[in-house]
Amino acid sequence: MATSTVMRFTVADYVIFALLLIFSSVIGLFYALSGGRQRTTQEFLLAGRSMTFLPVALSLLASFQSAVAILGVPAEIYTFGTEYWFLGCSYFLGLLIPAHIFVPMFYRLKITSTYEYLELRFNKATRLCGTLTFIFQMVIYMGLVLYTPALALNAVTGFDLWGAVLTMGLVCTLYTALGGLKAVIWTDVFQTLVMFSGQLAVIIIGAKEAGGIGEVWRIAKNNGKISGIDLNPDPFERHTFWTLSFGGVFMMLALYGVNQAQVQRYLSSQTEKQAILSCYVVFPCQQLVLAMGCILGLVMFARYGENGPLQQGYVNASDQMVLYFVMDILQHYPGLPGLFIACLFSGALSTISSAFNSLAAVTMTDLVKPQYPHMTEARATLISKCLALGYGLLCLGMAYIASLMGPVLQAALSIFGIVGGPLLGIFCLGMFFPMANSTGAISGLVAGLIMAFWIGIGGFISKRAPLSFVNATTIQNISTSLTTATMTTVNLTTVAPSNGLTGLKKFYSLSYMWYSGHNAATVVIVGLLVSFLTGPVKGEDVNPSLVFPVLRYLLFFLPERCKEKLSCGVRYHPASNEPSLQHSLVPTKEPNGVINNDVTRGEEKQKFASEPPMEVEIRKEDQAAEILQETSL
Ligand SMILES: CC(C)(CO)[C@@H](O)C(=O)NCCC(=O)O
Ligand code: NA
Repeated sequence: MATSTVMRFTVADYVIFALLLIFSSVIGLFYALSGGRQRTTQEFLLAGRSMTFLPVALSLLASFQSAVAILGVPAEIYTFGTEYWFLGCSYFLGLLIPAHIFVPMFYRLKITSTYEYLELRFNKATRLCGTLTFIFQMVIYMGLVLYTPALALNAVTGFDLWGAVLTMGLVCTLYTALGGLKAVIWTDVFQTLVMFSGQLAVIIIGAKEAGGIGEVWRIAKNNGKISGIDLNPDPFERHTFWTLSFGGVFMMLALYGVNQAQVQRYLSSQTEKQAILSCYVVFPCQQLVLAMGCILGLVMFARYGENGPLQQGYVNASDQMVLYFVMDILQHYPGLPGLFIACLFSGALSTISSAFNSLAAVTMTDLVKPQYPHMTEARATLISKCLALGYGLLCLGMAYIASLMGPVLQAALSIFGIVGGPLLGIFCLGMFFPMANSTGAISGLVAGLIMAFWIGIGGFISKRAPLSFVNATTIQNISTSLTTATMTTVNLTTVAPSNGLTGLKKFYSLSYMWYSGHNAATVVIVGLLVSFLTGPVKGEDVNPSLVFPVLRYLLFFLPERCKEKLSCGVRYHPASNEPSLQHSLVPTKEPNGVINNDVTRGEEKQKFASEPPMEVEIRKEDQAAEILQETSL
């Protein structure tokens, strides 16, 4: 089969594809003209805090599920077998912890940007560092998300590369800037459904052509593509059960716990319950999406075996294989190739729109408003819209850089770990360690980022270098001669690290699935060390609504007196095991969303300092009196 004859679009394909773009824009227009007409930042950035769990859940799912995963997961399974599927295990803790720790914390603070938390807990400078790191992360990621489907489309169908990038960038900028978060969430819902149907269509037809899903599984099994559980605890192994299911938890926390795009969706929920529920609903959806990606990989293997389109030279990167496969099997089904292209674009659009809106949110609340606190609401909203537009143009430029990043799935997950990991670390430092101070937080973040880029770039270079300069047979020759050499000299080296690397090389070979955990841990450790050296914060000076008592929570069965000791002096609500944040002091906010920091923080601190310890006893005895006391403040 020659490439040129297979890859033709029919009118039906173009129509379906155009419908996606038109429908998305219509949703944007609808929310620009209905409801509050996007005239306040509360509506533009937080959908008026009026959403229910179902659209929020589908939107959460869509935020980090783009064409990168749709093309990358099947390619990964096709090449390396089903090991990657164990990532699904990480979704348990990776969604339960956000649902019960991060969501309640952020929701009760009534903030707009997660980085407001960093200012409440530490100081302005910490908030600024967090914001800038986040912007950096999302801008590189967006480049990758925009470029991946455009490149695949270009390579397989000859579709104009920059035409595709521009179409996506512009349509998305349009509906995001017009319709605000409501439009983003509802287009996400629609686009998620398109993603499901596109992949499902390919799986059904692909499996049918291969002789049924049982046959697909049999072929994969006979060729050793169905991996068992690899229980090797070595964190330097790229994929094992542990790297995926535990390393993956930290990646999920960085995304679902503290990433602004997701937190903004929790905050847009009507109630805290709805926000938590959306986390639960996203779990089965996430499993389904992962399963579909993996099965698609197996279906593809059933058709080509080891001699795939990449090996035959029809495409030149593994990420283009899926699209080649789709065009190959769907050629007799007019409209279905178009549905799959729509599916890829849906993945990209839903991710980029979330990124635009979250970037507009942090830039507005963290960078612009603190400088111009008396800005009118109309002006602030106009600037938010311009920001969404500006980021749209910026990410078009970033798409070029993405062309240098190699296999896209691993590149995306590495970005989550390299930049998202340190951000997760600074939030954990603030929430779980009451003694951490702002000097510690900033030094920790800087140390974490240095560590992240060192290991990330080191890993990238040391992995790529031999592959691009030496061909495969030379490597094989070298490695066989090396093995014989080592075997004849020192027998002990057989127990050496898995891939025989030492020193820095070994360090660089850390599995990318551990990047989030490793970098977050660096931030916490350095943060704590520096905090202890520069004067740790006293427990009673910390606002209990800003810290989470992990030890009290885990050791709930201990008597109250022991738990008090574990609290590091923080005055949590003593009457319940699950510390209630409701009655603690939440900073007041002006209607336009700016926190009234200077005044409120001063007062809070004073109140906590002057509160006599006896009051704790009073609270326990008389809940009603306590509520009265606090509401009268
Ligand atoms: C991030 C997870 C693991 C979970 O949401 C998955 O959606 C994924 O593999 N995303 C890859 C990046 C992307 O698709 O843009
Ligand atoms: Na998406």
